Order: sequence, then C-alpha cells, then structure tokens
Amino acid sequence: MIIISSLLHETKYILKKYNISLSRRLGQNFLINEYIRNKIINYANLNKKDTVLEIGPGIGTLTIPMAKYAKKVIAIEKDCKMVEILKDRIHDLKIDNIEIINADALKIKFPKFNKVVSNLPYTISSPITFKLLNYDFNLGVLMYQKEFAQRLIAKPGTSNYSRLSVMMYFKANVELLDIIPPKSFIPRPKVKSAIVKIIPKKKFKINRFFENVCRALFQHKRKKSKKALIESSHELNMNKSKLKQILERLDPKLAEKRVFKLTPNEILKISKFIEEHDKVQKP
Ligand SMILES: C[S@@+](CC[C@H](N)C(=O)[O-])C[C@H]1O[C@@H](n2cnc3c(N)ncnc32)[C@H](O)[C@@H]1O
Repeated sequence: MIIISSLLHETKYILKKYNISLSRRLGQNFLINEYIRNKIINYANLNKKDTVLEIGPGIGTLTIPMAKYAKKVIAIEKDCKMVEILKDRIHDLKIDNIEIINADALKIKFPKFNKVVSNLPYTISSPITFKLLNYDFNLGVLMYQKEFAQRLIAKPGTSNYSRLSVMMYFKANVELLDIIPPKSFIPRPKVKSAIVKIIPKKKFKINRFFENVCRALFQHKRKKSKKALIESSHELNMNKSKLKQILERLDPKLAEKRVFKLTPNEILKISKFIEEHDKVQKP
C-alpha cells in the first residue's frame, strides 16, 4: 500500500498556487513528512508559556501547528514570497499568535524567545548555530544536515572533530535524536538530515580569546598544537616571536599533541596559559 502524505499534497498545492520554484541558494528543502513534523513538535514539548523562535518558516509547515501549542511563534524568513504565503495562510486560518519577520536571520537581533525550533536552511547552519548560542534560551530542536550534526557532537581524535565540536562541548548539551532520509523533503536533498536537541549550558561563559585560540588551532587540525598556533598567530593578535616564547614554556604534552586529538579542556588550558603569560609580559 502506498501512503500519500497530505502534507506533500498541501505543499505541492501551495507552491503551484503561488507559482513558486524553490531556491537552492536559500536552502529551500521543504518538509513533506507528517510523521517527522509531529516528532519535531513533540520533541519541543511546547506549552502556552513558550515563545518559539523559528528560522526559515517557509510556507509554515512547522509554524502553523506550533502556534496551536505555544504562546507565540516568531518566524524569521528571508524570502518575501514565503512571507506573503505565510501571511495569507495565517490570515485564512485566523491565527493571531504568529509574528513574521521578513529578514535575514543572520543580520538581525532576535526578539526574546525561550525555545528555538527550525528545519534550518543548511547554507547557514554554522553561523546561525553560533549566533543562537549567544542568546539565552532553554531548548532547541533543530534539523541539520547529518554531517553537520555529527560535527556538533564529535569527540577528540575522530574525523568529524572540529572547532564547532569544541565550542558546543562548552556551550550546550547536544543530542542527535533521529536521522531523516532525503525523501522526507521536496526537493530531495543529496544528503541525509538529522534532528538535534540542544540545551544550552548557562553557567560556562567562553571568552573571545578562547574562541580565537580554537580558530587558530583548527586552521591546522593535523599539526602539533604549538606549530598550529604559531602559524596562525594573527588570529590571536600576537606577534609570532612573542607567542613562540610563551609556548616554549607550555607543557610539552600539550604543545606536541596534534590539534585534532586535544580535548576541549586541554584547549581551554592552552588558551588560559597563553592569556596569563601574555598579561605577565605586558608592561
Ligand atoms: C529548509 S527550508 C525549511 C522550510 C520549512 N520550515 C519546512 O520545514 O519545510 C529553510 C527556509 O529558510 C529560509 N531561509 C534561508 N536563508 C535564510 C536566512 N538567512 N534567514 C531567514 N530565513 C532563511 C528559506 O527561504 C526557507 O524557507
């Protein structure tokens, strides 16, 4: 028996009615699987106190059902055509708790929210994740490309381990909940997707210097950490010879370890060591 999803019909009907061809540049792969839509909404565990932020609502596939359970949904959409469709739909359905913001989510300050639920445009996965983590919220349920989701939770020594994995280790508890096949979207993406749950860690505050150390190190993932840092000294705003002098005194076990094998806490140790010794040297 073939089950034809009504979400698929509804999506196709709307796209045809408004004469829309979906944009690859904007990462417009629309969810057409109702079962997965319900799963995402259930994971978010919405209640009437929740203000939900959604990045990229498209035609409202998640937005409209979420509005039933939440106090408010704030949907930020870059594509004016999608905004027009979504406005028409919420007007027809007489929904009054959806605020639509027509903007690039990377360029605006987010209003206050306590949950973020989105099938993200994969083109902006990395900057939008870093941006979100600068806000104070309780829960994120986000759809990413599978490979990106694996980088979020990668452990030291594995091929997916990256700057992103280190930052996420300190900033949030991340859980990969489900792998989603390409057939759940139109058009079908080339790769699988993944639903990820993110719970920010409120206490740990990362400073800018640590972020710069991470960036410098992961520009040379396979090199020994001392060499990597010296080659990217510009990321730390430090003079090469001064940095070399400081790193001469770093624990050799850390200095000689390959970047991709350093644990997040070892990177933090290196960062604190350089910062403290830099201060001592400053007049
Ligand atoms: C993967 S689609 C998801 C659509 C819908 N939420 C769904 O689940 O079917 C991503 C959406 O993000 C929008 N988008 C892309 N880049 C954006 C940006 N920088 N800011 C806000 N929205 C963006 C696209 O126009 C598209 O509607």
